[in-house]
Amino acid sequence: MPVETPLLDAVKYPADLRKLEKNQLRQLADELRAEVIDAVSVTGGHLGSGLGVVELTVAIHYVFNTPDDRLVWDVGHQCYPHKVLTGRRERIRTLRQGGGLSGFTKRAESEYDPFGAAHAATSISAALGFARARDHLGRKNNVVAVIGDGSMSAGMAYEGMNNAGHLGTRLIVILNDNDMSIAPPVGAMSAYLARAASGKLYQGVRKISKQFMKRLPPALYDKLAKAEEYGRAMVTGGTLFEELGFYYVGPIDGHNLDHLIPVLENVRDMDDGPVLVHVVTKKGKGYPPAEQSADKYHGVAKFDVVSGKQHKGAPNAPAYQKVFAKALIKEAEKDPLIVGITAAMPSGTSLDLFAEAFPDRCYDVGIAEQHAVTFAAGLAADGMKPFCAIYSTFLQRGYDSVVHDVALQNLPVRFPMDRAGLVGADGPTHAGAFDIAYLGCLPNMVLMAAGDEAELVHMTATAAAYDEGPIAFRYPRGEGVGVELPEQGRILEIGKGRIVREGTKVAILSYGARLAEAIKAADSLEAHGLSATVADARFAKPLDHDLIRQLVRHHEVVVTVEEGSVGGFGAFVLHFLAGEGLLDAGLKIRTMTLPDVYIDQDKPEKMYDVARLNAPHIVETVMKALGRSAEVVNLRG
Ligand SMILES: Cc1ncc(C[n+]2csc(CCOP(=O)(O)OP(=O)(O)O)c2C)c(N)n1
Ligand SMILES: CC(=O)[C@@H](O)[C@H](O)COP(=O)(O)O
Ligand SMILES: [Mg+2]
Repeated sequence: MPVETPLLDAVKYPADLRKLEKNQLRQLADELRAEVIDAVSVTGGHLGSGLGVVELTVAIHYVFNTPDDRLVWDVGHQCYPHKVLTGRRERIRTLRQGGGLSGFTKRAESEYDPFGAAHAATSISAALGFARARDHLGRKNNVVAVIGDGSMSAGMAYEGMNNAGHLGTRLIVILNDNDMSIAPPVGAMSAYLARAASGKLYQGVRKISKQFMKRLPPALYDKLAKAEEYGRAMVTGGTLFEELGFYYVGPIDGHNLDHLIPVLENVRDMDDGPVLVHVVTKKGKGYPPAEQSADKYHGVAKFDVVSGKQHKGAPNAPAYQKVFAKALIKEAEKDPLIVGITAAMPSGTSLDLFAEAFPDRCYDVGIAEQHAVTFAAGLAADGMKPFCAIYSTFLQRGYDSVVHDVALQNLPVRFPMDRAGLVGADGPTHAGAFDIAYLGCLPNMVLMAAGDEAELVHMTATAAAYDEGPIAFRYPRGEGVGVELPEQGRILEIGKGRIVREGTKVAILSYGARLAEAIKAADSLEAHGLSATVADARFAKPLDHDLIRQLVRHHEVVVTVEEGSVGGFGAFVLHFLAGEGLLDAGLKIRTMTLPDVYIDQDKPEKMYDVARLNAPHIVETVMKALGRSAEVVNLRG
């Protein structure tokens, strides 16, 4: 067997790829797949979805004149092969690290990333925008969106298709159907796609001119021609899409370059209307440990390429998400009205544990946060106690439902919000930065933040017991601080915080999981003769007015700390103090929040250094308020 000359080394950009012969693309795809596996083995990240689109990525860049032809990826977690082929191979092993490549598509990173992504189902709307810009500006480029079957469970995908079909704009949507979301897909749409993809023959291509058919490989042409003879009696794979105004082409084998390339060449050359090309792929394709795993290695730690064994360090403390799920199970054992809802994140929220305990009381509604919230509102309206568990960042997708369907009607929906604060490798698109601000402004809403994992147990119990209206509680990604967990959650008094340690001169009022840093800061200050009180606010709404008055009256400096954006807890405290006339000149009060910028990915502790929300920064803030900033350098050591 002659040793093949490596091809990937000669492909820095798609223009290099397009110089290859078609019969070389198979080898290129194999080399690309190996490169992605090796790279992710040292970086960790999203692997399965990228492996599933290796051939598709090669075919798209071969057929379309990227970057002039716009390629918009949905979510973007599958874009590692795309990044290797678009001038970023040298940096691919910096993926998701501080100063490295983003784990998603990002405009600032490359002209081959015309649109940033990470939250699902935005690609069709964005691509339609590019297509209409092209038409307005008299350009002729193609626009291609690649969206997964899981992302097709999000309503926004239909909003985009509906508008595209109505406008009749030339647009190519490639549906990458691997029959997986993060978990197996849910919903009628996935069943529909499964039917479409399960036909014995790949569906004939309807309505597209004959010249398309003759461009196909003879074997496939014969099959399709036969399929045409059977007319539409066969299970038609595309009716839904055709009703939305799209030509439907497919399903096509998304790993077969001999099928992909002629089809893409033909839809490229079509000059009318939007087209949806349905490709069938395998998530994790070409890497047995991924193919054989339940989640197809959707998100992986660094791993050994040969064995596929991930290098997951032993946890120092239980993960917040598991603490929440176990606490919820305990509450649900006592209360049959409790139900759980996730929007396609059963494992990430750990509601999969709840589902194991209560299979008929846990709903995975797909990537449909807006629906999840209003669904929960309906459940609550008629007597149930729904826990609508959505990451802080993804709850943004359901915000109007929170306002209009839950808060305004004062319905007792519970919102456990995981991934509050900075989340590390996923970067700014996934930071749970804004929920304090966007929920704290809503009448009827009660807001809690867990200072540690024991507090999370109490807050889960409190939420279960609270039936007066909506209540949300936030907690960070990852492990707790290692405090002892209570056997049973205690019901907290709504609107009451707690003093964690008594001091006299300085008061640090923490909201949420920066509490550990606040305690460290107090230790530093004590070591330098400054007696510091640490209080855990527990509630951002309603505020504990008595606690705040007490801190303000008995301390020279008060500092609030939260892992949230401007306009959150600190703002609420200042608003209260101003209203009480307590913001007089003598009061030294400072608010510490996330800075008003988007912080790129890094290790969380490093991101909190950038955000200036670690213990030394709290100390520095106190010292500057006391006019002793010169001593800060010593303090920081
Ligand atoms: C609005 C939103 N909700 C949830 C997620 C979390 N998420 C990331 S990828 C994914 C599954 C996507 O499935 P699919 O589109 O089929 O892509 P695949 O991983 O199968 O390639 C989910 C739920 C998200 N990115 N955006
Ligand atoms: C791509 C995506 O949005 C999810 O896979 C997300 O990265 C999961 O985040 P966690 O790893 O914090 O669960
Ligand atoms: Mg999928």
